[in-house]
Amino acid sequence: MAAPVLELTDARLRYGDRELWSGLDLQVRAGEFLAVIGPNGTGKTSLLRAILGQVTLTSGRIELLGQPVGRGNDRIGYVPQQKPLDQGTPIRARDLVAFGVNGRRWGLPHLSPAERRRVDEALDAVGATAYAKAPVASLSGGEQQRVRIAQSVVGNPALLLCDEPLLSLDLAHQRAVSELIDEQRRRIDTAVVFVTHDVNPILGMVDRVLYLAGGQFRVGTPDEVLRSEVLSEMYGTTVDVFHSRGRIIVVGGPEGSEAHAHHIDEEKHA
Ligand SMILES: Nc1ncnc2c1ncn2[C@@H]1O[C@H](COP(=O)(O)OP(=O)(O)OP(=O)(O)O)[C@@H](O)[C@H]1O
Repeated sequence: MAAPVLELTDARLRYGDRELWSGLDLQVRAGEFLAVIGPNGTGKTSLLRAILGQVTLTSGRIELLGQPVGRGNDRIGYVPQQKPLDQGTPIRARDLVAFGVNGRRWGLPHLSPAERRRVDEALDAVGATAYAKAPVASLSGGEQQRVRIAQSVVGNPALLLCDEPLLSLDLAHQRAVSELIDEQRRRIDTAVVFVTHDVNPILGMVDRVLYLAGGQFRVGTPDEVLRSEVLSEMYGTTVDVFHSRGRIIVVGGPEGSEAHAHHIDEEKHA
């Protein structure tokens, strides 16, 4: 079997006295789609930042394609949690996507005709062709998000890290963007790690789930992890998981547990 694209071994992350997770062993294979789910503050973004080499594990190892991870790896595509681009950012949407080609992120890249075609295809796939020449800062939050997603896939990364990439997208664009990511991993075997608070929009694509809650984690297929017994054990209280018309609805949680209640509410109202 091929070596994993991403491998975490006995990974532990602690900020001061606060331990987010420990004993985390995880392998993500080429072409695999892993969803990372869990309430606010459980360390999902921190996990992505550790993979990017932006935070250092307290102990344990993270390897990408058999090498320890470090900053600035051009085999990784990254869609950060959304923040609006600075109004002063003068570049056009198309240029932002072009920075993602071959990891050339600094300075305006000179692209070959084939690379230019790839940029056009990526813009088209996220429905951003109409505003490709507009300054990115002038675009709406959802439009900017689509441009970022085009940038993250255009360099054909070995690993694609997405932090809540569907937030602020309408349903049609949620579908277009998730299908683009799915198509990318099928076409060139990109491994995908996709942080989300709602698994439903991507349920049909997900191979495995990493569920983080209360310092614990579970890894398995959605059917193995998203079950009442498993979530009740993790949360230490009764949690019900219902399946309805191809969707998973999680209900329950401890009184006064803001993070959990918030998570459950969002799932319920999604
Ligand atoms: N550099 C840091 N130093 C200290 N604490 C931090 C740092 N980065 C994050 N934290 C804390 O670690 C916890 C986990 O943060 P993180 O952003 O990884 O959670 P998350 O699961 O992605 O949350 P959300 O769903 O709200 O995005 C939070 O309580 C956060 O305040």
